[in-house]
Amino acid sequence: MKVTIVGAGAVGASCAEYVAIKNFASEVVLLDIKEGYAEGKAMDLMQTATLNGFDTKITGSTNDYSKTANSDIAVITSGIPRKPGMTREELIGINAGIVKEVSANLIKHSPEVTIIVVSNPMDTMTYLVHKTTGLPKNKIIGMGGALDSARFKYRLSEALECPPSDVDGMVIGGHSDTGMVPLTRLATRNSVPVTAFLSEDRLNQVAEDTKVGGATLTKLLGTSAWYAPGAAVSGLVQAIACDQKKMFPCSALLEGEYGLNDLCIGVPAILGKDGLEKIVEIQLDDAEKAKMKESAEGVKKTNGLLDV
Ligand SMILES: NC(=O)C1=CN([C@@H]2O[C@H](COP(=O)(O)OP(=O)(O)OC[C@H]3O[C@@H](n4cnc5c(N)ncnc54)[C@H](O)[C@@H]3O)[C@@H](O)[C@H]2O)C=CC1
Ligand SMILES: O=C([O-])CC(=O)C(=O)O
Repeated sequence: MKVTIVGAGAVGASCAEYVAIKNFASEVVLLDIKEGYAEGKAMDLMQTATLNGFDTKITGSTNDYSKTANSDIAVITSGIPRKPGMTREELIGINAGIVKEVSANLIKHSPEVTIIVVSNPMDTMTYLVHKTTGLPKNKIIGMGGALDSARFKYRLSEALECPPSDVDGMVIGGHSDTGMVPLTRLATRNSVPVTAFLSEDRLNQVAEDTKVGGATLTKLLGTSAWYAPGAAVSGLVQAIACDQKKMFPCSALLEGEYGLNDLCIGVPAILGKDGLEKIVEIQLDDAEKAKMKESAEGVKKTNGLLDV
């Protein structure tokens, strides 16, 4: 199983580290445009192999896509991150060109590849890859919801004063400060709805804190987060590589599902060897449907800025 990660920056390297530590891939190729950078990150990570007990071979490449040939899965984390005070949407001007070029280069050397898009604004970048590559729709997946759901569970565990492992929950919708739809109604602590433990006000606070999860970290760090993003991407990579049939909210191209068309947005999906194998349509209540519709309008507005 060969995994390529384009962009050896904070998120790309974190993803490579988690993939390696989970020890399911034979090979990880890190590629970056900055001379020597991916090679350096790969060497540093390889020097953790005996410490962390993995056999995955990690190599680096400065923009040489022949090194990525015959990748099964490719992750796109190349592009600029936001700075405090910015929205993800403001990154479109620079990142659209990068994502378009990177995905074309990947496919030239790995025509069967499944691409996981991470670069922001992620839903729009995922849509761009659909519009410009001609890959089948199951082979293009945007990562946002897995991360947002992890943050939701963290915020719920804080409110419940319990370990995160007691909590289950999911965030669908757009991966943006205003577009996320945390499904508080369906979240549980050990099968008991969290609504049994938390007031409506507290749950609203959890939802709001979840939606600005990325912005909160960007303000603290001066750039956007990488540990949880890297871990979330590695979860998607593993689900596909190991044919796990796990359900993650992913940015998927919708053709009528959830009453939406011609956009990529976060919905629950089953991931396995064929990539995004199935979109799961869950029953939303009227308020959730309205939030999803509003979120989709926001994503479409950003898509409108693309030159496709
Ligand atoms: N979807 C999500 O949930 C998340 C998305 N992100 C996004 O991921 C992207 C990467 O974030 P970081 O790793 O923090 O940024 P970073 O700046 O640490 O790394 C980005 C890397 O991309 C490289 N790069 C730029 N143009 C390239 C090209 N044409 N080919 C190959 N490499 C190229 C840069 O040299 C740099 O090393 C950002 O757009 C960020 O907003 C970050 C966190 C979560
Ligand atoms: O907040 C950002 O810009 C990066 C990102 O998508 C996240 O951490 O959720």
